[in-house]
Amino acid sequence: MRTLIFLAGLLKGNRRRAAAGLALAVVSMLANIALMAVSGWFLTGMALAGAAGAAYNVFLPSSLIRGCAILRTGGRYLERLATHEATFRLIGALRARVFLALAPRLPFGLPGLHSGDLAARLGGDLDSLQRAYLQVLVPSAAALLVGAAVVAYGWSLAPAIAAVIAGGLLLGGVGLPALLALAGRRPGREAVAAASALRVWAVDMAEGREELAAFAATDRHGARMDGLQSRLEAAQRRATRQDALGVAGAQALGSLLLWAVLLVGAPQVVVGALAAPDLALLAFLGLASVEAVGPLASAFQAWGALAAASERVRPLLDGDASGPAAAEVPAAVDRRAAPHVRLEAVRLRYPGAAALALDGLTLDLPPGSRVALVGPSGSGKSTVVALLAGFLRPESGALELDGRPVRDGAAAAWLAVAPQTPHLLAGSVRRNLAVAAPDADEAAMVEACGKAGLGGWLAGLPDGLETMIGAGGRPMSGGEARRLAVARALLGDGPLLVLDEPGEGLDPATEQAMLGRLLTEETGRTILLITHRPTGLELMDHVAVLDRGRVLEQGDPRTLAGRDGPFRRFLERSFV
Ligand SMILES: Nc1ncnc2c1ncn2[C@@H]1O[C@H](COP(=O)(O)OP(=O)(O)OP(=O)(O)O)[C@@H](O)[C@H]1O
Repeated sequence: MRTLIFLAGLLKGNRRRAAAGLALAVVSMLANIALMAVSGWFLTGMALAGAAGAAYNVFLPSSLIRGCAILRTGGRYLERLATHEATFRLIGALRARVFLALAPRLPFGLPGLHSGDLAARLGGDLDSLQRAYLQVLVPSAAALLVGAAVVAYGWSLAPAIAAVIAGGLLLGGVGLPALLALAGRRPGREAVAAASALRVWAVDMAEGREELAAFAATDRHGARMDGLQSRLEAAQRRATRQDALGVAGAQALGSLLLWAVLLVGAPQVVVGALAAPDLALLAFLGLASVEAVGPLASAFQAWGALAAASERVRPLLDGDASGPAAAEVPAAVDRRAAPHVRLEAVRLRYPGAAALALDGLTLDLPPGSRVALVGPSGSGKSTVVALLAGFLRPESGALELDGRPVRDGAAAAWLAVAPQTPHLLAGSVRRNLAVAAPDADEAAMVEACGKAGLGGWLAGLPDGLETMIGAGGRPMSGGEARRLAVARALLGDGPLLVLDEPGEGLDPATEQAMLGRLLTEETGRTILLITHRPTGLELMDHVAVLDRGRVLEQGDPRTLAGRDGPFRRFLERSFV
C-alpha cells in the first residue's frame, strides 16, 4: 500500500497526461475487443442468413468493423505516445527530486550508504520505478475499466454468460497474477539486491584496485563478484520463466473462456433464449477480453522489483524533510564583506552517530579576524567547517551571523573553503581553478597558485595551466591537491576563507612562508585556519584548542603560549 501511495505520488504534476494515456489505452482495448466480437457476430449472422437464403445488411457491421480497426490502430499509437511521454516526464521529475533532496545531505547525510549502492539506487532502481506507470498502473486500471465494461455489456445480453466471463477475467486478472506475484517476489527482490551488491563490489574493485593487488585479494574479490553475478542471473532467469508462464497462462485462459461461453450459451440458443450471432459475439468477447487482463501477470510480477526499488529510493527522498533546509540568506547581502560569525554553545552529532562531534562549542569569528582551530585528530575541527557549509545541523546551540541566529548553512554564502580532502575535477588545472572564479585570467590563476605554495609546481609543468589532472590526468600528491584547493579558494571572492590543513605535505619552513604570505596579503577576509600542527600559529589573532568537540582553551596565541595550559602543551607537541 505504501508503495502504491508512493507511486501514485510520483505522478503529481503529470496527472492529466497520465490520465489521457490511460483513457487511450482503454479506448484501444475496447476497440480491439469490439472488433473481434462484431466480427464473430457478423460472420455468424451472415452465414445463417446465407443458409436461410435471406437478405443481410452488410454495410452497418462492416463499417463498424472498419471503424473499430481504425480506432484500435490510432488509439494504440496515441496511447504509446501519451504513456511514454508521461513515463519520461515522471522519471525526469523523479530524478530531479531525488537529486535535489540528496544534494544538501551529501556528504554526511547518508550514513552507511556505499557510493556503489547509491549509484544502484540512482540508476537501476529509478529505472525500475519508471516502469511503474507503464507496466503496473496503466494495465491495472485499464483492466479494471475494460473488464467492467465487457461484463456489463455481456450482462445485458445473457447474464449467465457474463458471469462466466467475469469469472474468467477474475481468474486471469487476479488469481493467476497473484500467484505469479507471490512467486516473483523473491526473485524480484533478489535481483535488485544482487545488482546493487554487484555495483558496490565493482566500485570497490575499481577504486581499491591498488590495495586489493597489494594484499593479493584481487582474485578473491573477483570470485565474490562472479558469485553475485550468478545470483543475479539466476534471479533474472527465474523472473523470465515466470513471465513466460504468465503469458502462456493468459493465452490458454482465452481459449478456455471461449469454450466455456459456447458451452453455457449453446443450450440457450437451442431453446431460443439467445440468438446464435449473439452467442458468437459473446464467445469472441470472452476471448478478446483476456487481452485486457493479460498484462496484469507481468504487472503483478514486476511488483516485487518495484516494491523493492521504491523501498530503496524512498529513504533518499526522506531528505526532503529531514535534511538541512536551504540556507536562509538575507535577500540583500554584500558577499564581499564577511559577516560576524559566531557559534554559540553548538552541540552536534553526525547522522547515525552515537557520540557528539561538537559538544557545546562556542567560537567567535569577527570580520577580518585570523582564527585558528587546533587540536588532535578527531577533535571536531573539520566538523566546524561542515557546519558552516550547511552540511550538518546543530542539535542545540546556534550559528549567528551579525548577532542574528540563522538556520544552518547561511554562512555558506560567504565561504571560500579549501577542504582537507578536496575533490579534483577531471580536466585541466585551469578548469579546476575556474570553478571558483570562471572569469579569472591566467595571471590571477598563476598568482593564486604562487600564494598557495604551488608556484614551483606549476612552473615545472610543460603545459602549465592546461595540464590535465584528476581522474585520468596527472596524479597529484595529497598535499599538492590541497594547495590547489587553497589556490581555488583564494581565487573565489568569498570573504570567509577556511583553510583546512593547508600545510599538510609541506616542510615547516615552506608552510610558515605560505601561511605568512596568506595572512598578510589576504587582508579584509576573515581567515579560519584548521590545523593540528603548530606552524604559523603565532601569526593568528586568536586560537581555540579543541578536544572531543569542546574548546579547552582559547585566546591570543602569544598569551596562551606563555601559560602552562593546553595550548602550550599543544605547541610542545604533547597534545592535550
Ligand atoms: N561522516 C562522519 N560520520 C560520523 N562521525 C564522523 C564523521 N566524520 C567525522 N566524524 C567523527 O566526528 C568527530 C570529529 O571529526 P572531525 O573530522 O571534525 O575531526 P578533526 O579534528 O577534523 O580530525 P582530523 O584532524 O583528523 O581531520 C570524530 O570523532 C569523528 O570520528
